[in-house]
Amino acid sequence: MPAALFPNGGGSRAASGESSSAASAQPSSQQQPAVITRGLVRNYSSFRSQLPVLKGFDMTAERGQIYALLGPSGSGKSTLVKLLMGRLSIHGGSCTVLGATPGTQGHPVPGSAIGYMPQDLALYGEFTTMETLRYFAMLNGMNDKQLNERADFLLRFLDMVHLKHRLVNAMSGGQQRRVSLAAALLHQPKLLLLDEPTVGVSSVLRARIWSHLLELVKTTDTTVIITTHYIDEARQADRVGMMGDGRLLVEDTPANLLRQYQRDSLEDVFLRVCQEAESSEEIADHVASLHEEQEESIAQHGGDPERAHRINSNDDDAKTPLLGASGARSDSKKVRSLVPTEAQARKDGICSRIGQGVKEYFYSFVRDARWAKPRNVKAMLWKNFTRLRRNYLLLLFQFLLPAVQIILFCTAIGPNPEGLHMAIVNHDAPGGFGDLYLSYLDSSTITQVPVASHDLGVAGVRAGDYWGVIDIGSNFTDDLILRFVNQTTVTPDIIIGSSINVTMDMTNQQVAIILEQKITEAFQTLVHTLLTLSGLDPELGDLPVRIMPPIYGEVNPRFTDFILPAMIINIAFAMSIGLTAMSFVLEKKEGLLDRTWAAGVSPGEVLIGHTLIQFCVLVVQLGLLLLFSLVVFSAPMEGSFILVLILSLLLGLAGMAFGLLISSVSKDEATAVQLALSSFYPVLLLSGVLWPVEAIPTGLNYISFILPTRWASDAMRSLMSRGWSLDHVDVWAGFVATIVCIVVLMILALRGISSRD
Ligand SMILES: Nc1ncnc2c1ncn2[C@@H]1O[C@H](COP(=O)(O)OP(=O)(O)OP(=O)(O)O)[C@@H](O)[C@H]1O
Repeated sequence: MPAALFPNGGGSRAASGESSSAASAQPSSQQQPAVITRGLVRNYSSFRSQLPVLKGFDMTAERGQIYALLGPSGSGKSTLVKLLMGRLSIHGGSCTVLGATPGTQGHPVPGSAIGYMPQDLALYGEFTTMETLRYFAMLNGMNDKQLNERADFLLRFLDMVHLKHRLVNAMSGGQQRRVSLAAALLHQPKLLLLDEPTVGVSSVLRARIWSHLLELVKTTDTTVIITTHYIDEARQADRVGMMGDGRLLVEDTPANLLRQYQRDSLEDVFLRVCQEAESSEEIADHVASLHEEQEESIAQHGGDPERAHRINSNDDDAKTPLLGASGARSDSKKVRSLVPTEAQARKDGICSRIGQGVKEYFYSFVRDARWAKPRNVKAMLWKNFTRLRRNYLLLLFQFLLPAVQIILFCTAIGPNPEGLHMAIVNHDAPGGFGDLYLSYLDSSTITQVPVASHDLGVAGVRAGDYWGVIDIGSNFTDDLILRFVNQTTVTPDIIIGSSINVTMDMTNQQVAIILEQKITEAFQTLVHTLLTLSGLDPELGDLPVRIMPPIYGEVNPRFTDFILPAMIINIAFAMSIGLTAMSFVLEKKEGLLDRTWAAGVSPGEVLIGHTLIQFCVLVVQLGLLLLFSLVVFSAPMEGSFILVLILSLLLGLAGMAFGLLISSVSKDEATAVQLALSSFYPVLLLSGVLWPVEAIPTGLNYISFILPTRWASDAMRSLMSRGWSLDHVDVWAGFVATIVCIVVLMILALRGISSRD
């Protein structure tokens, strides 16, 4: 096994925890290497299991040098780079970057001390090259003069002067990578983390990039850590680290590696190192299995190691040659000790993971709770505004969508249906009360179709031609007079003869209710006329129940008046989810957020950036929504318009917070769309928008209880229809529930977006 394997004896030091205390002992020493990791461990969680990616990684990158990191695909290079810039949390060991652990309070990592070029493109496609540079210049506190000077140099150096004002989306892959590199080099950081910067660029440009990096480390104390698939280009680096299976296998100068392994190319050295690592892994596995067998044997022999050893000595002898020299055994044990055994993993188990999760949760709050930096917020606002401006058609659509929804709603829902066909069978004498009754039927709602007989009418209903049949008997006029005027002679036959028989298709509840209402109203009018003509008091024909003038609302309330206030709330909430649900899904997926974190922007600043810009969109949306509701569709407005406006804005904010939460937990657009859409109907149906909440069964009522839209809908109805104010519980409860909801959702969204796992 070569001496360079497991450099610095990192495994054992990490295990003892020495390195982390050493790192924190001299955090600001200029002599200290730029990057030191000792026993660095990082896992990814997948369903019910942990994927160990870094299993005790030790590296040392000196200041002012280029350190090339080589490793097969999936060996954890990008993971390491993200750990170095503080994007991922460390699960074990230590990591010191420019004198302190990344993410330590006050440490400029992540921040302007590093320049990060991710493996993915991670650029805003709707920005030009210059706008991209301006964004990163703002994040790094550069003024216009500094930006222009650096931009001029980088554009010339990367041969992109002609691309200065071209949109990134309109560039080739190689051109886009050059923009990405320029963004990382722009602010001349102390540490450059370049994740495969030369992929997809021409060999000429690759040579220029390397010569620039060499020049950079020669003339400044910049440290460059570069991962690459082109192994032989790493020859130009000051130091090369080769990694495999989550560990650094070897680390030295290219010349020393070539000499030590007696190879002509780093590619051959890499192959050799990997082969050795594989065989050492086999030995390590073998030692581990022996160790487990021994422990089992000791357990079987009553915990007496001597006895177990004596009994197993023959087997041991057979196995010993495989172990090789004692040094190899101890090295193998070192290797093994870095990998958590299954038993350890089980022991660490669910409890410690929950404990770690809770601890991390509170740490992340402390970490993210710092005051927002105006410069970062300004950069976020500028970035979001520029993106919005570029997608002006989408913006126009967003402005108009809520207004269009309320127009559709008020036009299509609430008004009475028109032209409902009814079959009319009138056997009464011509010019009698039968004709008079039919003339009282609301002609806009009911279209009368005379038919010869009841059977023909029923056949038409069965065929779907009519909603019902109205039958008027041959003695209708005479019997009606007897029934209402000469009441002393009324018999059952007269009751039947003076009645109008209606046979209906009741499959559409709303249609049936309206037809019944219109048919009854017409009869009521007929009776009034009859009594008046007979010199009697028309009220004799009324039910002895008198509906007095209402305290709130109209005598004949419109369905629209009931539903409109709650609909405004619901549209404000639902539309705002759409404003933010996609906010950073794409940014996350395409690595754009990683770049933002690397520049030292906090999750809170990202949230503020999105919330403020989308709030401006929301104000326009709500302005149009209220304008159409109040002016065009005459929604009731008995209370304070200011309170209505504030409540709508708060609901919009709650929707935006919910959208931000969706955005923060969604890995891709499909998930975000699914979550946003699937929340729409439960919120609509359980908030009492379409139907009174009193009708919701007990179990569902608990869910309805936690929806801010339920309380806000009540408050809005009370404000708009009853004219109540904040001194009424129904109103203030709506405001309080909405504010609580905004705070809770924002905290959850902040947590979701700041997750470093
Ligand atoms: N967010 C994640 N969740 C789960 N597993 C992940 C995640 N990111 C990376 N991995 C896994 O971790 C391992 C290391 O990934 P990483 O991207 O660090 O490798 P790499 O060396 O940079 O690979 P390449 O050279 O192909 O880019 C891979 O097996 C990968 O599938």
